[in-house]
Amino acid sequence: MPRDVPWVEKYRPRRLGELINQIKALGQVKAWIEAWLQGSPPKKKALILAGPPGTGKTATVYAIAREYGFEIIELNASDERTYEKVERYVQAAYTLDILGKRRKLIFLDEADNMEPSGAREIAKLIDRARNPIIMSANHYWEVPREIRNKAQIVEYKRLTQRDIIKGLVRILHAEGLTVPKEVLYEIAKRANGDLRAAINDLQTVVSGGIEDAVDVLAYRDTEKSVFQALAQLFATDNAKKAKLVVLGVDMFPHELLQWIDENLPYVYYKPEDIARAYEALSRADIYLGRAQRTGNYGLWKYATDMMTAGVAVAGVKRKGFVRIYPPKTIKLLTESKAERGLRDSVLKKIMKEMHMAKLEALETLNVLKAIFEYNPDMAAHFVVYLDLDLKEVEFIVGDKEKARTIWGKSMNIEKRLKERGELEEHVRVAAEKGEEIEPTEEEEAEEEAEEEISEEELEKAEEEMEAVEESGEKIDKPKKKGKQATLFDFLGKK
Ligand SMILES: Nc1ncnc2c1ncn2[C@@H]1O[C@H](COP(=O)(O)OP(=O)(O)OP(=O)(O)O)[C@@H](O)[C@H]1O
Repeated sequence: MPRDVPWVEKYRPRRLGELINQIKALGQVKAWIEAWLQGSPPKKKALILAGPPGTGKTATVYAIAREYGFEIIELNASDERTYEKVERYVQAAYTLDILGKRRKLIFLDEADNMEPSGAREIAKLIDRARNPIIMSANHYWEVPREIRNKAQIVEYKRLTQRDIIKGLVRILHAEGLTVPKEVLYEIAKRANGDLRAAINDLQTVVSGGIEDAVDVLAYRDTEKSVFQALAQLFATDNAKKAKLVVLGVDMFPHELLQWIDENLPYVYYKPEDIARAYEALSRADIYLGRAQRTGNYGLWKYATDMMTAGVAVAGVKRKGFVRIYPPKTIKLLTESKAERGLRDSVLKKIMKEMHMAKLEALETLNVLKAIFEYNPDMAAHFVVYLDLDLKEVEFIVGDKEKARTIWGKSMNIEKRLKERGELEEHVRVAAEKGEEIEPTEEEEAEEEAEEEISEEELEKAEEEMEAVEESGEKIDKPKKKGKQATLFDFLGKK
């Protein structure tokens, strides 16, 4: 299947002047690089371009290289072997050599994902550098301190909606296309300042037909990060990066697996690669099943590693723009979104009332499911304790009839608790006034019921007595079944 070139690549700014709304940052980068070229390297020999994704950091590096005639050595800062590679280039002569080789510009992406040991080594290399080193990071404060101390920061600002529209219109002109104004505004609004995301959205909408634009964009609203994460996952061959890109996706692993499963066949084309990728996915699925059965959710990590790193390194991917599709199963289940909302609200209540982290709360939810299925009385207590509503109970037990039974029981408990609260308050006030309190009829009936000894208990006591009489020992009367001390007992003893 032929593919279009991704527009983010096709329209990557070639010159600094094409970058939208980053004038201040560009001025700083130019001054810094010119200092190198004038033979007096700046005091800080490294630069950190810091700012939100899709705002032009990488584009700046490529435009600078083109305008000033540098050869770019692009490395991923989180890669363990980056240090060796940097060392190789950092010492290379920085002026044009006799063989006419170009100057080198070292570009380290993801400086906020660097291992501490790698960071120390690279900090040492910065001191010795004879070539400019530019790094890029989304979170400046997560760049290791050793590196921050030795680098000059250049801030990239989040692009405005107007900037985004400007970028999109430029592409539409170049492609000779138009899209309705509302669609353009919608894309710009959802992009949250990320022009890369907006361009990808535009290409998705245009390639899928404008008719389904609203559907696609609606999906993006809720699943925004999964679209972006999967596009990055399918673009990399680096196992570590593949694991990192899904970290921010707010999804359970089995949901993520469905998304990857749906999109895999569009990414690989050689049968043996497809087989390898599916092999990794099925192993992930085995881990997920085992986690579910045993309650050992630590296995989720292995499952996620298999479905990301395992898939990313499975073979040769198609080049070009990858349109990410939502899994059909999720698309069909419109109520799954509502269900997810319910699950989240139940989880939040468990986390709050039981002081648990999300993972523990999830395990607890599984236990609750079993309790709600088999023990409606106990379930009713949980309903009161967690302050669940009927819809949440239905979600947990998965059956309307059962949910209503549990709900009814929980109402009774609440009623009793409320009455008891009122009664206790009444007793407290009366006790303060020194008045006698008569137990209510209900209290008396409850007490009588508890005083009654069951047939079973009687039989057991008789057996015991016979046994002891035979042995000639003195025995105590069988103990009456204990009753929890209440406020009444307490007042009675006074
Ligand atoms: N300021 C901008 N002006 C013009 N195009 C831009 C700008 N910012 C981003 N783009 C477009 O978005 C694409 C991605 O931008 P770029 O790779 O520079 O983002 P980045 O800031 O490096 O993001 P990340 O932090 O995720 O690496 C570019 O190829 C370009 O098409």
